[in-house]
Amino acid sequence: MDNTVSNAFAWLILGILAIFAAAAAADSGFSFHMAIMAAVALGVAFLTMSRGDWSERTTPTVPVGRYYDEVIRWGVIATVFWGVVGFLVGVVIASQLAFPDLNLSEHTNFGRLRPLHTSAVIFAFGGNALIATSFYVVQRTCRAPLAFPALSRFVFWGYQLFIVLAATGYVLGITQSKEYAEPEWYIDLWLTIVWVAYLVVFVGTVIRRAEPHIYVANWFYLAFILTIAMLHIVNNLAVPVSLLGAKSYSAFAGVQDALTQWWYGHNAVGFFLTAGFLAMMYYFVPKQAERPIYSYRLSIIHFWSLIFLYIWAGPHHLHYTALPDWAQTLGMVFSVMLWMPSWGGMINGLMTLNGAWDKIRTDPIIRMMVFALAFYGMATFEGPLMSIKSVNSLSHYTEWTVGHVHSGALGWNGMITFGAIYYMVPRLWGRSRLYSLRMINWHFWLATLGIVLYASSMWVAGITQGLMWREYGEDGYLVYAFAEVVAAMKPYYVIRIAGGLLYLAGALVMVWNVWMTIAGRLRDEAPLSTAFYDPEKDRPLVPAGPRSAVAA
Ligand code: HEM
Ligand code: HEM
Ligand SMILES: [Cu+2]
Repeated sequence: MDNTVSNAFAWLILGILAIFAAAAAADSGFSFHMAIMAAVALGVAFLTMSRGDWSERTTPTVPVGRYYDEVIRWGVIATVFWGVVGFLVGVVIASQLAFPDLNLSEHTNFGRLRPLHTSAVIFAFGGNALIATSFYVVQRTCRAPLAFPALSRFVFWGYQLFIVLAATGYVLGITQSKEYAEPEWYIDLWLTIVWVAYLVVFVGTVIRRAEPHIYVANWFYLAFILTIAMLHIVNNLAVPVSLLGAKSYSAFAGVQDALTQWWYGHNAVGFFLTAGFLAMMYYFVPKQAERPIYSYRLSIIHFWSLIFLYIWAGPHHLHYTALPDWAQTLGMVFSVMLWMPSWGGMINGLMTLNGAWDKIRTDPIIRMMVFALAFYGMATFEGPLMSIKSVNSLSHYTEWTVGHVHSGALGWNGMITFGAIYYMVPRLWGRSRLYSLRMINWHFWLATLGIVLYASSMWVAGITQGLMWREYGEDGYLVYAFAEVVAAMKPYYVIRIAGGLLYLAGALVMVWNVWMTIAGRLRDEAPLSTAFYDPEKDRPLVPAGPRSAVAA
């Protein structure tokens, strides 16, 4: 009881401080954010008093030998929700590029919605997927419940607060103008606190494991959590103009600032969008395929080479800039070397299906995962290619880069996440199977068609753009005015909208399927094909059968 009162009191003080900060703020954006902080702190104070202390209430709900899954269920719902938001904003900004009249107001113009899109898909959709799956995987591979259940709830809700502050900030025009690190100093500080709590929960669980061995997926998750902490803190070192205002200035200037930013940006790809998602791959692909990972030795080699090489490749984002030439060459060389560990990971995932290749035909979840790995392989072949300076002189600043980004993002990050969600949902909610297998098939084809339209239109657009920009006439003048090149992009931008809509439609099918599964419904549907039908048991073959549900 004492604990409850002192906890509530601490939140109350925090809420009152935030009210004062909101009242005395130097700008309206900061004031708005402090008002959100105050509402949240006072809300938590009230909940603590009325429902009892969180730590006391949650700890006993994890009986010995069971896992703490409540926070993971929330995480799965958040992943699906933010996914739809992020894809929708993607479609909106894609439409704004094709039809500039859609830039309706200061708050919703392309410049403000673009970081909203990138943060929603990477940090909200991807981040929630990583937090939820890491908590799921670490418990099961360590055979231990989450070390600090109450803290894990703080991680989840604190992370959602970070997302809301970042997103509303962009719309209000608050940004420190560093790509993928747009939130201002006070939001960065909040994320640092949440992230340290995340590290504590994850490492705490690993330390308390009942399984002597630390499965490779946990190595990848740990590399992701630790490296993101380091990148986030260094890249966001800044001096606020006022402690009661949003604006700050970076601790770095000029080319040092650029290098720090792209050391961050590239490794956000390497550790957030790659290492973390490889951790997912290392757990969910073998589980769904019911096969051990192809080569455990390869997974260790590719882990160490991946993390050693990735960290040096950032300068490939700064080719032909004021960055010293040797640094650009270093970035290029490490990027080309990165091709090998990347494909090591892809091969390890794909070969796990050795002897079970028929599952690509019979199991739509496996098909999604294999597709994800194929796109991972494609993006990590394309990346080293684009980092070669002569290639980059064509591809840089063009839609080719955007095509590269989205074949990785939609194909790899999106598809492996969908696969993991379809795997976890029946198990987390204790259902015998998913609501519908046919709907996964629909999701798969809608998403695939969407990716194909997106990536191919951007490749054609990018190379067209690059070639038009560098086209000189006999007279030594450029053949095309910049505006002519912009106009030439229009058809490709329209095709991209179509691709985005298909991808979004697939995600909406997933929302329905997940929703109905949580509601406990089973769709009465014909088997997808005879290959999906188990004649012995006279029922559809289900990926989440009761047997594996118990095992989970
Ligand atoms: C419906 C699906 C999506 C659509 C229609 C879409 C559309 C767009 C558009 C129009 C841009 C701006 C491009 C430009 O400035 O020229 C963009 C940028 C970006 N999107 Fe998406 N997107 C989608 C899904 C995703 C997903 C799932 C992710 C990540 C997991 C993602 C990550 C990014 C990133 C990182 C950028 C910045 C790219 C760069 O700076 O080169 N997008 N997206
Ligand atoms: C071996 C692996 C990879 C290498 C060497 C690589 C290399 C590159 C290069 C050279 C660029 C263009 C830089 C420029 O001209 O501005 C780039 C951009 C980008 N790549 Fe990759 N890539 C790799 C894998 C991936 C994967 C798997 C993803 C996504 C899941 C990804 C996401 C991105 C993003 C988001 C950008 C755009 C950055 C920006 O905003 O300008 N990359 N990458
Ligand atoms: Cu990079």
